[in-house]
Amino acid sequence: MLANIIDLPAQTDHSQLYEQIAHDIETQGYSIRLGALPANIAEALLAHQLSLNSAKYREAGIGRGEDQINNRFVRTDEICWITGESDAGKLWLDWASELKSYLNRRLFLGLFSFESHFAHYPPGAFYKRHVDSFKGNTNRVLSLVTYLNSNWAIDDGGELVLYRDENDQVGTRVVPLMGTLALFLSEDFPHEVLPAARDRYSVAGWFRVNSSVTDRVDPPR
Ligand SMILES: O=C(O)CCC(=O)C(=O)O
Ligand SMILES: [Fe+2]
Repeated sequence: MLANIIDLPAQTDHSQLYEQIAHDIETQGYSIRLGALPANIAEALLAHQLSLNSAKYREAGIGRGEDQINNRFVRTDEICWITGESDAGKLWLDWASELKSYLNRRLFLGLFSFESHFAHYPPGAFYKRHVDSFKGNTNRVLSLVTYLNSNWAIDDGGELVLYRDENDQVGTRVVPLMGTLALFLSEDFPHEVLPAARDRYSVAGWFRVNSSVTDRVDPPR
């Protein structure tokens, strides 16, 4: 399996996918694209994630910086931030950075930085309904999630449920299958992760605008 990664041709022109994503966001505020992440990036991310031992993960928290609290009623996944030190992390961050530039040119979103982490949801883990960004409170503008699970069956659960607005109780379900991309405006779409029967691997990330004010720097995370 590891040997195959080297054989996957690297796809270098991503503009068609970037345009599809831009169009989706422009017309509906979100984009769900099945199996769309270039396979060489998805395979590299999965291999890297599987190589992380449990010491590299930490229990996911809620909120930012010093205010971060661990609340096991809200989410029970574990995460590991992506720094770009690994080849897989670098491939991913470069792809996301190219997407950021494309969306800025095309939709004038003013995206400034990108932060992302691997997430592992062990069997039964969940993330209750939430929004990634509260109006006026944070500078996360666009959420991006990709999934790294092959052969996911319907009754494995673990879907992302994306709700149109705070009143929507039905939502749209996204199966966490290898290479599927889900992007949505962070303030506008409540969402949740349903418990899965199997280990569920993903990468979640956020594009942010720069909220630095004259005497305060505001680095990602
Ligand atoms: O893994 C997913 O489908 C979504 C994760 C999520 O909502 C988050 O990390 O904020
Ligand atoms: Fe979220």
